Order: sequence, then structure tokens, then C-alpha cells
Amino acid sequence: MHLLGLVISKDWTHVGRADASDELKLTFALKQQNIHLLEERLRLVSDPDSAHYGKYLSLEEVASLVRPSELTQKTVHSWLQHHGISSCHTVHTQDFLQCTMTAEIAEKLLPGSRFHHYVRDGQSIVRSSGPYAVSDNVHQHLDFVGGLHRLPPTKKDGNRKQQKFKGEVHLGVTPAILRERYNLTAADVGSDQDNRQAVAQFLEQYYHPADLAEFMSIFGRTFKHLSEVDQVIGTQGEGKAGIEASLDVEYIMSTGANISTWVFSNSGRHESQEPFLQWILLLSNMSDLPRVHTISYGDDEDSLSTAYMMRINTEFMKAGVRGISLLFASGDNGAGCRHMGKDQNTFRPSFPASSPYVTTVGGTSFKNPFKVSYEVTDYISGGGFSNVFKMPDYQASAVEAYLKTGTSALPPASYFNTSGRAYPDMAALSKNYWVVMDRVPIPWVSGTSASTPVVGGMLSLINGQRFGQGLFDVTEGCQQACLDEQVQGKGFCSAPSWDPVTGWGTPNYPALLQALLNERPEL
Ligand SMILES: Cc1cc(=O)oc2cc(NC(=O)[C@H](Cc3ccccc3)NC(=O)[C@H](C)NC(=O)[C@H](C)N)ccc12
Ligand SMILES: [Ca+2]
Repeated sequence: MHLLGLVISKDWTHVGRADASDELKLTFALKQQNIHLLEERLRLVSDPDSAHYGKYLSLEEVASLVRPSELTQKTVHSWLQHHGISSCHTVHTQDFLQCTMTAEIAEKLLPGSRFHHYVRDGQSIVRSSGPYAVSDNVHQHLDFVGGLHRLPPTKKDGNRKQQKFKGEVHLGVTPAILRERYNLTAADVGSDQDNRQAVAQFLEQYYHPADLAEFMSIFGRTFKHLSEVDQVIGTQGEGKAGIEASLDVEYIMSTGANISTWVFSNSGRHESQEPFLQWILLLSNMSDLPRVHTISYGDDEDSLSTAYMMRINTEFMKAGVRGISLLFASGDNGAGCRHMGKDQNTFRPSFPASSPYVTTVGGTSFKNPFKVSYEVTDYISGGGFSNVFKMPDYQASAVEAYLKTGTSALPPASYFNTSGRAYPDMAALSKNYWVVMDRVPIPWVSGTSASTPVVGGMLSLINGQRFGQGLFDVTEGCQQACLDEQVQGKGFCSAPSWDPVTGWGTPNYPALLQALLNERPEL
């Protein structure tokens, strides 16, 4: 028997046991086959020196590679059937099963689990308080069971990162400013009818079509653009728009202008338990997808189970081998800080930013905030080294160079794991954006949530895979981190070439386009 447990955080109030007939939806992640072959294939399709470069797999080919063995499928199916569970959906790759069942059946299926109702700020959830067990013969066929334990994050004040307007004249970052800084001309807009890009939203964040239309009517006058999202996959909730969703949609459609845009809307309670599971399940089941997806969400690595992160990472590989680029925001908390005990802190990496199979985007600000000047580090820019994923070969030499040259200015070695996946991969402006939300133009919105769709839109224009010299190197400024005696609020600093705050730098569009076109495989 294998036991898995949970500690319910104090801000949730227990309001009683779940009724035996209460319905639950659990996700079973079945063990896949050939993960090492998938990884190798991803390396080859991404390597310009390989004969396989750019030769992406179809969803059917991915399915043939990773589909769980007959034994795994039969064992899990008969275990569920034995407990009377028949209401299940699978995916094309047959490596996930989503099943609906009563609390009574779930407790019999997973001995030790005891489902309870918890409430907080008007939100109500059902979770298992105790650890649950899975018998050995089934456990070896599962990566994890989702939907039991993870809690929705604490809702933060919607205005927490909005800086106060102090009365100075400041126009802030708009599509025109971005297009100027990153050298996008009026001709740099999408023209390929088949090109598509996407943003994914979670945690009840919705964009509003009227906000997008108003944003484009105010800020989109100088370039050809679309003012409507082409497809919403999932449910668009009613009511107020979310700042994250508004920012993502408005800015991916400003740099990736005139390109058909989709929104994956992963709403509701279930998704907030494992925010990325529902979305990745959708991707792994759709054969025809946009090539670029941006996601401005993440969680501290230490708040997630290793099994969950490993499996999501494999799902990212499945996307990569199909030629799908996933861009994640690096987070807005600098290196982060985890208190390990009295006077003992370490930095706190964020997932999925720390996955080696996504492109992670950090943040910068203008040197002179009132001018389109060169960029320096935005101190909030997430970055550092994963404690879960080892450093992939493709970044070893760049990171070694950074660690060697920056030795004197580096934080103490006990704060970070130099053998982990280093991030971000690149950066873009993250300070003082204009966003239209609930029909009102809002200034001074900041975060790597802004820089990520900006880069995503440009990649959609280029739709390539590898970065050449097409980036502005960021060499000034440091990120924030633990406010303790040893590091005194200072994390990593940017430096010439790659650094763990701004990656390889911010996009210089024509140079990036040229670099990527030069590396295109013969079609
Ligand atoms: C209201 C507001 C004003 C502003 O100026 O900035 C800003 C930013 C954000 N969004 C975020 O700060 C982050 C970015 C991020 C965090 C962690 C990892 C990657 C990206 N996004 C979120 O907080 C997102 C909505 N929630 C989560 O990722 C949760 C914590 N798992 C929001 C609002 C404002
Ligand atoms: Ca740099």
C-alpha cells in the first residue's frame, strides 16, 4: 500500500463530512510508456543540426509512443469497475481517465481517504483530510490521482501589484511602445490564415470581448489587428473580467497582431486543485492546435507533489514533440523565499516556469521609465534554479559561464540548486502596462504576466523554434529575494549573455525573425 497525504491550511474552515452521495470528479494519470524515447525525439525535432529538426509528430504518433500498456489499462479499468465506477472519460492517448463517483465510492476506492466540506471567503470545496492508500498492484500503474488534495490558492487583493500614480507624466507601455522597442513595423502582422495562437486562463479569470474591442479601438490604431477572439475552448464565465485574462488577450493580439487567437478557459473549482491538469488534458486530446500558447500562472514548486510536476512535464514533452511552443511567465516574486527554519532561508522556484520543456519569460523595465530606452532587470522578475528538474544539456554552458563570471555577486550557494533547470529563457518589458478591464483603461499594470503574451505574439509571427542573436541582452539590475541578513533582499543579477533574471534577453523582432528563418529546415 502507498500512502499519500494532505495538510489542510488553516484559512479553510471545516464544515462537516461530505454526504455519501456527494459527487466527486477524480483524474487518474495512468503510467505511460517510452518516456525516454519521447524525450529523445523532442531533442531531435528541436535540434537544427538533426535530420529530424522540425519533423513534428502528430497526435496519433504521440499516442502510439506513450499509450499505457494493455496491462496498465486493464488493471486500472478493472479496479475502477470493481468499485462500480463506470462514468469515465479517457483521452486520445489513453493516459488519463476522468471519472465521476460518489464520496462513498471514492472512500472505498482509496482506503484512508475521508471527504469533508471546507469553506473560505464564500468558496466551498470537498477534499480528503486523511492520507489515502492505493494497493501495490494498482499503484505501479498510476502516476497520481488528481482532485483529492490540492486547495484553491488564497485570493489576493486584485490591486496588489498596481502601483500608485504619483502625478508624473507617464504614458506607460502600450502596443505602440512595444512595437517600437522591439522593432516591429506596420508590415509585421500576421498574414497566414492558418496561423493560430492561444492563451490559457485559470482560476475564474475571464476576458471580456467588449474590453478587447475597446482596447484595440484606443491602442490599436497604428497596426493591422483583429479585435475579436476566434475561439473560446471551455466556459467563459459571466460577470467581471479578470486582469490576467484581459492582459493576456489584449497583448498577445498586439504583438501577434492579425493572428487568429484562441482562449482556453479552464474555469471552476476542480481546475483550481491542479490548475494545469484540465488544460493539459484538453491539449493532449486535440489534434489541431495553435502552435503557440502563453500561460501567466504558476505555483511554488514546494507546494506541488513531485509526481504531479513530473507527469505535467511529460505532457509538456508531448506538446513539444508535436511542434507546440508553451510559454510560461517566470513569476513576479524574484528568486522567491522559503523559510526553512530559524534564520534559514532558501530561494523558491516556481512551476511550470521551472520545466525544461517550456520557454520561460522574465521581466524588464525601461532604463528611463518615461522613454523608449534600453531595458534593465525588473526586480520582480522570477528566476533561478529548479529543485525538481535537472539542468538540461542545452543550457549547461550558458549557466556555467554565468556562475563563473558572477561569482562575487552571487547569492550564497545554500540558497539555490546549481544543478537544476535554470530559468527564465528570455524576457520582455513587464512594467507599467495599459490594460482595458470592465471597459475602463487601467494604467501601471505590471508583471511577467504581461511580458509572456508579448513574446508569445512575436513567436506566433515568426512561428519558429530556436533563438539566434535576435535578442537585446539585459545586463543591469537585480531581482528581489529573501529579506534576511545573508542576502538582504537581493537575488540574482542580470549580466552579459544568459542570466537567471532575464534569460537570453528581450526580443529584437527583425533579428530574431532572421535568426529563426536561417535555421528553418528544408520543407
Ligand atoms: C491587479 C494586478 C496589477 C498588476 O500590476 O499586476 C498584476 C499581476 C498579476 N498576475 C501575476 O502576478 C501572476 C504572475 C505569475 C505568478 C506566478 C507564476 C507565473 C506568473 N499570475 C498570477 O498570480 C495568477 C493569476 N495566479 C497564479 O498563478 C496562482 C497564484 N497560482 C495579477 C494581477 C495584477
Ligand atoms: Ca543578460
